[in-house]
Amino acid sequence: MPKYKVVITARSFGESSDEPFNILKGNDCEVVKIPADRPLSAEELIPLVKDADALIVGNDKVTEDVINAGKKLKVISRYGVGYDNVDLNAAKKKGIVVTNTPNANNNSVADLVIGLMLVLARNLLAVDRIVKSGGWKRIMGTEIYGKTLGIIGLGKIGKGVAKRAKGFDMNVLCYDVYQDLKFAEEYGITYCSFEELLKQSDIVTIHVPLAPETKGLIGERELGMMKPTAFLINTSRGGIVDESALYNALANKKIAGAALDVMEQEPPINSPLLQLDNVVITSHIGGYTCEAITNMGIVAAKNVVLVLNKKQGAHIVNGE
Ligand SMILES: NC(=O)C1=CN([C@@H]2O[C@H](COP(=O)(O)OP(=O)(O)OC[C@H]3O[C@@H](n4cnc5c(N)ncnc54)[C@H](O)[C@@H]3O)[C@@H](O)[C@H]2O)C=CC1
Ligand SMILES: O=C(O)C(=O)COP(=O)(O)O
Repeated sequence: MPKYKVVITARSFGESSDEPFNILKGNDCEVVKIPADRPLSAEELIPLVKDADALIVGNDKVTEDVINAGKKLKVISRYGVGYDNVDLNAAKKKGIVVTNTPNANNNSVADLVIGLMLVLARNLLAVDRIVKSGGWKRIMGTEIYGKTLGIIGLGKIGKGVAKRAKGFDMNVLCYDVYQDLKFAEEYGITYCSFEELLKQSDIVTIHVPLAPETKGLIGERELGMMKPTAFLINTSRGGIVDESALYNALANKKIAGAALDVMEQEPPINSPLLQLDNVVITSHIGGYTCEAITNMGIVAAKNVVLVLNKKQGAHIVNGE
């Protein structure tokens, strides 16, 4: 009889490799994978955590009620980077460790951002629709080569985007509360103020976590500072961009277009943004590549094993 029970609600855990499961099973863990097709609500999670020693979650809502229901819970392992869906303080109060998987999906998201830049600049989705409906009309695009890219949040994903953008000889500006001057010098990147970045960039891409300080970071005022020819890309979290302000800016051509991989509500049922032609929306696929989900699974499983065995090395996000 295994010593620990690990409940997994992260949808894609183990989809691309058995290794994450093998790590758990080889370390005295019984593994229960919940067959979810979307992130679970707190009500759905509560009965699942009751006798679990560890929980491996995707974007499921891990509220204080869920945490209090987990009488044996020792670790909440976030399968992914952002942990805005987990009540860190409630976990800390109960002595439950929360971990995440930094460095596991940054390349996937950075790749997607470059793809979205090209989709926007060359109107790729609109042209595809024209051709498939029997047309052969061309829509004039713009080059991204040599343009100014503004990166909000130069962390692991922001740095990946910066490195790729240098391959297009882009002028890269960035804004972050913490400055990595060595990286900026090595890659020829310029730190500037938030306002300067918005005013000067041809493309603005967001890579900060969702937190009280970043909620609504891009609203009417900020969109009003951007060039009418500029594009906005958000692969970080819904809620960082005020969606009604974005709708107004796009509908009134205050900016040229936007690409969103994340939304305030996922799926964005009834969002007016769905009606606009100058916005591209993807279904939170930033970290959904074969490589990233293997990495995320391995790191999330190792985090569980390390915490359960009281060993050092887990990526703890609710420590001191
Ligand atoms: N679309 C998707 O599937 C994915 C989305 N994400 C999102 O991307 C975010 C960033 O991921 P990483 O780059 O790996 O994280 P990271 O922690 O390496 O980078 C975040 C950066 O944001 C900066 N920052 C934090 N608060 C700030 C503020 N108020 N103003 C300016 N800068 C601030 C930090 O100093 C840091 O440099 C995650 O928090 C997550 O929400 C991450 C992976 C996949
Ligand atoms: O790593 C993140 O924060 C992500 O958003 C991707 O992972 P997820 O789809 O949230 O499990």
